Amino acid sequence: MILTVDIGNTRIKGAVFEGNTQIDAFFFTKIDFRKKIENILKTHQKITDLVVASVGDVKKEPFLTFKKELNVHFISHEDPFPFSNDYETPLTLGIDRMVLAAGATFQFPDQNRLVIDAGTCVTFDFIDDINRYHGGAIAPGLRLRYESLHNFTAKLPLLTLESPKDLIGNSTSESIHSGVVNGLVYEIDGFIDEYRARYSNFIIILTGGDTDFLAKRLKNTIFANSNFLLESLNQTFQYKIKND
Ligand SMILES: Nc1ncnc2c1ncn2[C@@H]1O[C@H](COP(=O)(O)OP(=O)(O)O)[C@@H](O)[C@H]1O
Ligand SMILES: CC(C)(COP(=O)(O)O)[C@@H](O)C(=O)NCCC(=O)O
Ligand SMILES: [K+]
Repeated sequence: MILTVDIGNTRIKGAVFEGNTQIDAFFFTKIDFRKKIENILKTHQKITDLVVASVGDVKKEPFLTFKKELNVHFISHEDPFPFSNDYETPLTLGIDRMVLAAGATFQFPDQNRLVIDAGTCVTFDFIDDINRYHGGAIAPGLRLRYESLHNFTAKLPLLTLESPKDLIGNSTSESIHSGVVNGLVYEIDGFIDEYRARYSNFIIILTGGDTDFLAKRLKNTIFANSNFLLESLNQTFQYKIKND
């Protein structure tokens, strides 16, 4: 049994896998994750490996204290990945994006694939049908857009995510909701349309904390799976065991 942990810039997520089957899932905070992992290990005593992918600013040390009970692995650029990498700066490529590209390759082999991860940032990652990773885009995520409008202006309030009532916002709040939500939805659909102009055929996977909110608003057909990163992390680890 494997405990996978994904440390993003907003949240820490975890899941327990037996083979390819997910049997439990958790959210952690930076403060409580050590205690929570201890409890998970008590509940699932067959866990042998702790597999971490991190782009957040969480220290490694608290995880390493589990080395007595478990094999602890931090997925890194040195691990084997099932694609060749055309990124000009492969060492600065987010490990979460590499894991997503790996998951897309395992779950949708031999196709052009676009992975969109709507988390703190919205990342786009493109892998072609001969398993070459090209790169993509990094844009601000939904919450980041609300926070930026507030933080970099004098007059705009900090709002929480809400569905805009209309395209045309008729108040400050409605203008912000339209700008943030409609703006991101049009942006994602626009990106997809531009990819389609270059590649006639590709599948699209949408993941991240804002998956469900965004999926129903996009005009394009996508595979929506908010758990895609943790599933991909489990598969990346299994690939590592086979290929190391
Ligand atoms: N409980 C929550 N706390 C914070 N953000 C949340 C929560 N639930 C959904 N979200 C949404 O998820 C996004 C962050 O997604 P997530 O995948 O957790 O990010 P990251 O992987 O970068 O940590 C935010 O834009 C926010 O709108
Ligand atoms: C772009 C990211 C900040 C996204 O992080 P997230 O939204 O998942 O928290 C992360 O993938 C990262 O730090 N990337 C490094 C730069 C790059 O991928 O080129
Ligand atoms: K992301």
